[in-house]
Amino acid sequence: MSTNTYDYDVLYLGSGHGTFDGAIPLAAQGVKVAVVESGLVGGTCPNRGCNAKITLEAPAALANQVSEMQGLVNPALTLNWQNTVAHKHEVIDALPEFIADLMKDNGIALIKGRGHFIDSHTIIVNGEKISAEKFVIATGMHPHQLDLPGRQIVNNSNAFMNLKKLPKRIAIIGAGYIGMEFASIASAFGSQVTVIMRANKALRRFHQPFVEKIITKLNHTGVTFIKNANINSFSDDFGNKAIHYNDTEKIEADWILDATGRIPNTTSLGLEEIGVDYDKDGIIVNDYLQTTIPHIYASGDVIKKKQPKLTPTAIFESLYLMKTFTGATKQPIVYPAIPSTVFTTPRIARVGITPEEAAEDENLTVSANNILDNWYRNVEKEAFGENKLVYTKSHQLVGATEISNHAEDVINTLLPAIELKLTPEQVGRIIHIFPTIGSAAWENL
Ligand SMILES: Cc1cc2nc3c(=O)[nH]c(=O)nc-3n(C[C@H](O)[C@H](O)[C@H](O)COP(=O)(O)OP(=O)(O)OC[C@H]3O[C@@H](n4cnc5c(N)ncnc54)[C@H](O)[C@@H]3O)c2cc1C
Ligand SMILES: NC(=O)c1ccc[n+]([C@@H]2O[C@H](COP(=O)([O-])OP(=O)(O)OC[C@H]3O[C@@H](n4cnc5c(N)ncnc54)[C@H](O)[C@@H]3O)[C@@H](O)[C@H]2O)c1
Repeated sequence: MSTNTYDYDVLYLGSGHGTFDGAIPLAAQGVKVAVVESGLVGGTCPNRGCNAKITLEAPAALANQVSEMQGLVNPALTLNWQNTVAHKHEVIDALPEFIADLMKDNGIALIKGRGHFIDSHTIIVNGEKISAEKFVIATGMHPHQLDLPGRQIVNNSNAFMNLKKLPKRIAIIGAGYIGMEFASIASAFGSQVTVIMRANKALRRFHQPFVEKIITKLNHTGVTFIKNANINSFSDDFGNKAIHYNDTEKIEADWILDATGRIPNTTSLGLEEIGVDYDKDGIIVNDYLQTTIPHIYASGDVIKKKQPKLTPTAIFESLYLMKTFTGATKQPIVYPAIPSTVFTTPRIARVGITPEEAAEDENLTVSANNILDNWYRNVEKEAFGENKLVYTKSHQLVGATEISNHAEDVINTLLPAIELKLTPEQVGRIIHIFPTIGSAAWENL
């Protein structure tokens, strides 16, 4: 692939999972690769997304488990926010250097700075022109901010995960992934949390009867949900902050989080000048992840797509591009079933066809199971445990969703049955270590 015409064979803009999982093995095969990164190496997931969030969530999950096992273990736990944030730093602070070293050790030129196209084969970084035969735009997303009077007092998810002291009263705008996960964490650590919703549905992509159970659980731990709120403005009266909504109402708080979604990083890249098309949902690509300029590709959250914008999706795309660039595949990208979890306590996880979609298709059946009936789930005295499994007429599993403390692990174990389209006979060939969540999950397939 190497060419003398350009400085690099492939140049990636951004160093998150949409880049490095594929760029490292690509460079290891002798392809001349550069990665340009304007912020922390590794991007959102390790530094201010998944890894950071799950470290803050772990004590909340443990406290929930201990409270469910009261009587067997005593007394209830108290959680320490300051130490947990410090521990988060111990867990994640070394990751940018670790990922940077992996890149450099495999021959990638890591360039710190913000990249901007000046023509379709050249970007400018820190005033220097760099050319490449191919580009991958993997610039991710940034938090959306409500553009309303007083917005300067409102914070985003990055700020939440760096709070040195947990505010007594937190108001969260939005009941999507971030709103619900952070409400669950903050409330477990002792904050009085109010979630303000634009309409009346939380976590729209998830099975609503399970979502309602999460809301009920959060209500019990002191979280208040305000539905159908049209926010007008924000105010700060000597530290007593307020969200004003529906013209006459207000909710007071010490700290306000805007969790109203994330916006693709498409501006200031020079895309209009060179003719790469995008809209508010991201960069438009074809089935080969090519943009409107065929030698410029896109990967990860910045792509406009119907698949969930998650780390496993970004990893799959960066690996697909690696195979495309080495010639290992000439096929279009075919996404597998992409699982996702909301890391509240308990969790909701899902993959494949939803019970709602199945209800519209006469060839599919839904089996609803109270999994607390399974003796193994009673070991930890789990309070919530239901799943819904979607089958074809030949009893092949095509979708699953679960609410429980271990929902993410259950859905992970079911993935091969769905993605590899296992028949009942093949399912019967698989045995699991007993007693484990895997064996409990497959018992009734
Ligand atoms: C709070 C939070 C929690 C999350 N939790 C989960 C989870 O539990 N599970 C899950 O699967 N997903 C989770 N996600 C989503 C996950 O983090 C993203 O899907 C994933 O990080 C996308 O990777 P990416 O490479 O596309 O983008 P990013 O990781 O955002 O990387 C893009 C990089 O591009 C850089 N960049 C932007 N513009 C330029 C430029 N012009 N020049 C150079 N560099 C540039 C940015 O600095 C950034 O480092 C979470 C996200 C958030 C915000
Ligand atoms: N567990 C995970 O995998 C995980 C966790 C966190 C984030 N993420 C990723 O990050 C992305 C962003 O998360 P998010 O929670 O910010 O987005 P989201 O799209 O999941 O939720 C945004 C919420 O804000 C609400 N909203 C939008 N505009 C509003 C307005 N004007 N007023 C009030 N409410 C409004 C929406 O109705 C929705 O409930 C997710 O889509 C996902 O890709 C994933």
